[in-house]
This record gives sequence, C-alpha cells and structure tokens, in this order.
Amino acid sequence: MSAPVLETENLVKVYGRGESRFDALKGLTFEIHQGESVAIVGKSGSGKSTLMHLLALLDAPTAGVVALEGQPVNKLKPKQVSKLRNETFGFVFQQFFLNPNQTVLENVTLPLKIAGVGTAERNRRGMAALEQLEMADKAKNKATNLSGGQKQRVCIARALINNPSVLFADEPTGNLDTNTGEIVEDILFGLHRDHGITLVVVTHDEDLAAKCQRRLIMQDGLIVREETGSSLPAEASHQEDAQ
Ligand SMILES: Nc1ncnc2c1ncn2[C@@H]1O[C@H](COP(=O)(O)OP(=O)(O)OP(=O)(O)O)[C@@H](O)[C@H]1O
Repeated sequence: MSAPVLETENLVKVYGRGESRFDALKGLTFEIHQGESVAIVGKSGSGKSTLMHLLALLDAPTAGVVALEGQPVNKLKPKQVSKLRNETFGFVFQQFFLNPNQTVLENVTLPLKIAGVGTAERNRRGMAALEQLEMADKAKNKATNLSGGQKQRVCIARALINNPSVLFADEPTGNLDTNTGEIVEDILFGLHRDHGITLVVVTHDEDLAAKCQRRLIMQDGLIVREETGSSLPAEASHQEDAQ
C-alpha cells in the first residue's frame, strides 16, 4: 500500500460555544493514501465540508491531529502551514471563485503571483496549464465571459499550477449540466489516473462518488461506513497499484 499523504487522529471540530455549541466532527481517525481517489459523501450537514477544510489545512481542528506526509500540522507555525498548503494542494470549488475583473491567465497564475514568481515564468506556466485543459485560446478573455464548464476548466488549471500532489474538489460539478459535468469529471479522473494526483472529492453526486476508489460515508459528524471500488473500468489496475 502507498504511504498515507493525509492522516487524521481523533479529529474534532466544534463550532460556537454554550447554547450555540455544535459538534460538527466527533473524532475521526483515517488515512488517505498517495494516489488514491476518495469521495466524502453524506447528507447535508453531516460534516463533509468541515472535514475537507480541516484536511486541506484551511481551518484548524478543535482537537485531534491532521498529519501531512507524516508531519503533524498542529506543530507548525501558521506561515509554514500556508506554505505547505500552497505547495501541496490544489482546490476546485462548485462556485469557481474566479476574479471577474481579471483575465483567465491572471486568474490561473494568481497562486504563483502570491508565491512571488516573476511575470514571465508565471505566464509560461499559466499557458502550459491552460493548454493542458484546452483553454489556451481563452487566456486573454475576462473570466466572466466563459461558460460554466470553461470556468471550471480554468479553476482546474489554476489548481494545477503548483503541481499539487492532492486535489481537493468540493462539488466540482454542482453548477454544471450533466454533459459538462461529465467532461469535468473526465478531466479530474484523467489527472488522477495519468499523473497520480490524489483526489479528494466532496459530493452529493452518487455517480461521481462511485467513480472514486473509496467512499467515506458521513453521518452526524462521524464516518459511519467506508466503501471501496471504482465504477471506472480503467481504474482497476491503477487501484491495485495505489492500494
Ligand atoms: N462556521 C460555522 N458555525 C457554526 N456551525 C457551522 C459552521 N460551519 C458549519 N456549521 C455546521 O456544521 C455542520 C456541518 O456543516 P458542513 O458544512 O460541514 O456540512 P456538509 O455535510 O458539508 O453539508 P452540505 O452538504 O449542505 O454542504 C452543519 O450543521 C452546519 O450548520
């Protein structure tokens, strides 16, 4: 079995206090292995997004530990955590989060700008990422002047710009029609299959979840069940490699 890229130990998240206290995660211990595709599924309010935010180091747990590549993250300073997050993770969200006032290329290269990479290098890597997503011809377009599927491709290009080892996708097809959603799924699973990217997907979409190699089923802040096996035929051999 490949090494765990992410491990949690007794992960707890409590929102609010006193009468408004809400126990969103109630002690989760599990591993995600390098090169796996994992879906986090469950009813609305079960804690999926909360869990993803903790795994992706976007929020800190109330108690318990997240370890990235064997390193417990709670021992690091905030600056180190954000560096680690930017270097290791890519994010694709349902709402796209593209800056409407910037071009496609500017949106895609924003993570590099934040990291202090110079303009020429930024643009070279941005164009390469857009080419990979077949969106290079839209590089100079404003990000608003795109279809939903095109916007999500731009988001995936942005997510790939730092060569992440883990791609987090929160309802990546939630705003797309069925056909466009399937194209985006093909892109995500292609990246997983061909580049060994670890894919962590939060979704209500059963077909999308079924394509993942493993499903963590959440209920009331707990993982109540795990399922394994992907509905993607080509996954079979890769799945054996990753396990
Ligand atoms: N910032 C917050 N303050 C208080 N409660 C919160 C906060 N964020 C989430 N919650 C609560 O924690 C629970 C889990 O929320 P979370 O967003 O993780 O669920 P989810 O499974 O992702 O739901 P959905 O499928 O609707 O997105 C919910 O009951 C929610 O109301």
